[in-house]
Amino acid sequence: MTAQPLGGRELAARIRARVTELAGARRAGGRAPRLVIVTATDDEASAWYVRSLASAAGKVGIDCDVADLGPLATAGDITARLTALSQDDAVDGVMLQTPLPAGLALAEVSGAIDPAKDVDGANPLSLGRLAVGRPAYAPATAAAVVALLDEYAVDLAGARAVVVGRSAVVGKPLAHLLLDRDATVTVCHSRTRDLAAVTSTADVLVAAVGRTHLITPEHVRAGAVVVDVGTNPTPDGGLAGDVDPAVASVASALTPVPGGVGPVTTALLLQNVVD
Ligand SMILES: Nc1nc(=O)c2c([nH]1)NC[C@@H]1CN(c3ccc(C(=O)N[C@@H](CCC(=O)O)C(=O)O)cc3)C=[N+]21
Repeated sequence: MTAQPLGGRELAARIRARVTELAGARRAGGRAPRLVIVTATDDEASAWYVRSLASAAGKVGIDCDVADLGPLATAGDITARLTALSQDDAVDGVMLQTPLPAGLALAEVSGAIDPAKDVDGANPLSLGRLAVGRPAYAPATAAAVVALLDEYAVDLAGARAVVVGRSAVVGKPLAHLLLDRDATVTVCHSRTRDLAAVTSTADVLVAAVGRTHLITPEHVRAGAVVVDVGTNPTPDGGLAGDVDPAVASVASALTPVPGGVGPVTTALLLQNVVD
């Protein structure tokens, strides 16, 4: 078997086309939507995403500023900036990049983002609302996984979904989104005993850990649908997923990296800004 590739570029282009229309209407009505990205890290993957988001925002007619506070920023520096942006009427969306400076957890500072502007669902209130089925912005990466599964009509109701990774940005919110779609959800992490035994039960397996090629064919049940959220920089300047490409010989469908979840993530983040 060779897995069907679940590409995300077409879906992303369709989302961006809709966002371009909405942003144009807002611009004509007075002011273009504005996104501000706050970053406090030297991390390469994060810097790449910031550049790519800023450029994608420009193309759909969203004004985008980057506030780089540097890797030495304190919790106080970050919350002060997030609070000011939340109060600024000229700002529609506020996003705080991860990773944060060493020792700082996203949830310690993201409470300073007004939930109405929390376009990447980082405020603990947003995650809590998501958990109980109240309206909230979901983190774009988690929402992209579900959007991609929907794009390819993967049936989630009653399916066994296994998420590897428990971050506040992907694993935890994704578990709630999948539960909301009536999947039976298991979340694995670095302390999970016999990871392969658990992941092998999955109809839908999502890898969101940030470790290159952690998921190998031994982790995957024949015919499973596998979603690769990993975007790990390789020494040669490329990008590697969390899923070993050999998994394509076992899975029925597999999202590529690049060209899978990534482009949909960017598009949905921009959609949240115009929303
Ligand atoms: N609060 C927060 N939310 C995030 O969502 C978040 C973050 N922090 N920190 C950094 C990571 C990284 N990230 C990526 C998103 C899209 C691509 C993407 O579109 N990649 C292209 C790669 C194109 C290429 O380089 O060839 C693709 O997959 O096709 C990559 C990486 C989101 N992140």
